[in-house]
Amino acid sequence: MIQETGLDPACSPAANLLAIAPPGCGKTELLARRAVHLLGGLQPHQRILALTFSNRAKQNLRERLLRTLGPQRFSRHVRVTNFHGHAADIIRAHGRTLGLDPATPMPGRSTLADAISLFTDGLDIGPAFNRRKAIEAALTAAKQGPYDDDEVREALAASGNTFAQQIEAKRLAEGIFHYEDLLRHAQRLLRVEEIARLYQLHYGAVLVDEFQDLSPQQLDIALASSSASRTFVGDPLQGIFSWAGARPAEVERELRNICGEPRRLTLSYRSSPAVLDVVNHVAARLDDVADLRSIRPDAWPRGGAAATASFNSGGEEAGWIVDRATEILSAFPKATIGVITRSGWRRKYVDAAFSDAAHLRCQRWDLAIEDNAMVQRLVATVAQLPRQADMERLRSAVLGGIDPSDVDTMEQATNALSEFERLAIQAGSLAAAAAQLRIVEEGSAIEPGVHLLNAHTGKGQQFDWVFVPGFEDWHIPDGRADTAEQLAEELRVVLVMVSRARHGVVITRARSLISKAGNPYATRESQWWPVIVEACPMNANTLAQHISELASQGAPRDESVSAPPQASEQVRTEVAEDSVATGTVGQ
Ligand SMILES: Nc1ncnc2c1ncn2[C@@H]1O[C@H](COP(=O)(O)OP(=O)(O)OP(=O)(O)O)[C@@H](O)[C@H]1O
Repeated sequence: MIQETGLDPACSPAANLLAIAPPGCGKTELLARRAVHLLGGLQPHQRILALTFSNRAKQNLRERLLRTLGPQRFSRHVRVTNFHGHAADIIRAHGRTLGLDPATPMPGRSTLADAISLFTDGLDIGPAFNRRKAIEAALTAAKQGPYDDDEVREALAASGNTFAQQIEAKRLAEGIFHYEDLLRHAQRLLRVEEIARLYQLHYGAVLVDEFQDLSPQQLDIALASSSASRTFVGDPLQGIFSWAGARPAEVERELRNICGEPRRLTLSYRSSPAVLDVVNHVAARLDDVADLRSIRPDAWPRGGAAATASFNSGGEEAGWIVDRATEILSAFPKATIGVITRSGWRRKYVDAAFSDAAHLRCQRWDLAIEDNAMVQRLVATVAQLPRQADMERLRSAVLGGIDPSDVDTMEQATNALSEFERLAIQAGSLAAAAAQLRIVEEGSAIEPGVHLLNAHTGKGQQFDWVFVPGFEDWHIPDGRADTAEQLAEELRVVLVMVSRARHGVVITRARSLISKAGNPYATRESQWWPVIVEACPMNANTLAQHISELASQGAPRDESVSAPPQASEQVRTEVAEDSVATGTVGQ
């Protein structure tokens, strides 16, 4: 547990701590150990607030904290939530102070998207995209501070975007919130001294993962929620959310003022030397000097794997990935394999190929109904309902069991219920549909098998093997990136994708793809393809050979890959999320 700098930063006596580390160096783990260290200094009534960005990240951090603290200390002393959930908590507990109705239904991420689509439906893709971007930009700019509705209205009028003005006027008339309103209202409420003091008394410490993804508004909320001790961990090299309002440089400057010089970690607990070579090559292109090393380089069989391969078509590429995944999983049934594309549109080939590969366990991360926790919730609820219960009954039972402040889970459940409804119509009954859902009993966030996802959803996660298809121009970098800053962010996206790998990373491209109209067109390789090829010693043939050698080494069939043991294997939790999530104060 001691990092190479000497003392474990998690045990630093400093009230405020900033830690920076490249991928896999244990930032999330550090937060868990920091929580243990901070527990001793809490007052009996106090808790630690752990803030993340997404539900997946919340699940990841929750799992680590739970494992490190144990269920009792965890449920008594820790509240893990994401920023929107925390903001919703604050509004529900104190909204009346500013004339907000706390009973207002909490919005999902798509509430605004639906409102915007009224103004973009029927337009061609390009004009629709530009109009949506302009509307979002106007609304985001108008709401990224502790502004009241009048100030938002004035800012929108000044922006000149009449669509944004109409959307905001409709929102006010309907008395609803959009996702973006939650943070500004929470920020306004925390400007009320008495309210901020309540939170600061309640939360003896705040922990924030991935500080590089913070917007100044989120930073303000985190700082106002706890004053005694603040810990921020992150990695500017993994900053890939500037389009969503993150301001890594500005936030890091402010954090250095509060926390002083950052502690730096440089040893990777996650990845093999072969994977780290690729990560270091990409980091070097970002002018980063961090030479990431494996904590146990010799423990990885054959040093891990890094390969590139080119194919004639997207279909051929996808079929080849299915074949390699099949070989890996038949030798190592517990292996986790991430197939990560930069963007959803480039996934159609692998989506189709894995749909045909019924022998493989495969999860699509953008389908709410494939989330294990959600599946468990649905199956358990169906089992409790009378046999003749209908979809409406199921919907109200499922949604009624979710903390109303947990806006992301609420939205995920709504999506999962729509997907389940389609399944139930096909299957003939709720029970028959529930019987078709697959529950994985292990508590781990990442289950054995294949996971199909996009770059941004994979943030903070890890897989034994990572395949990155689609290393072509327009997909990587994204065709819409043209400024130097946007291109640097695209390269950071590449870094995030390849650094999810533990044992092996495989990067591929197709020379031709099929257009929406069904016509084949030639692609060009990504401008970063040569960088990747230089860092990857293997090709399609030598990779296949590597996999068969690993298999024939006689590793136990139930192991994920014959690599160093990982602390993350495995947590089983008895603690229900909802029983933990009480954190409102001042009621
Ligand atoms: N001190 C440690 N001892 C043993 N294993 C560790 C330690 N720190 C981290 N690990 C393991 O290494 C892996 C990577 O750690 P972690 O996810 O915390 O890294 P990270 O810095 O948050 O990565 P990223 O920035 O890519 O999200 C995990 O499996 C974790 O359990």
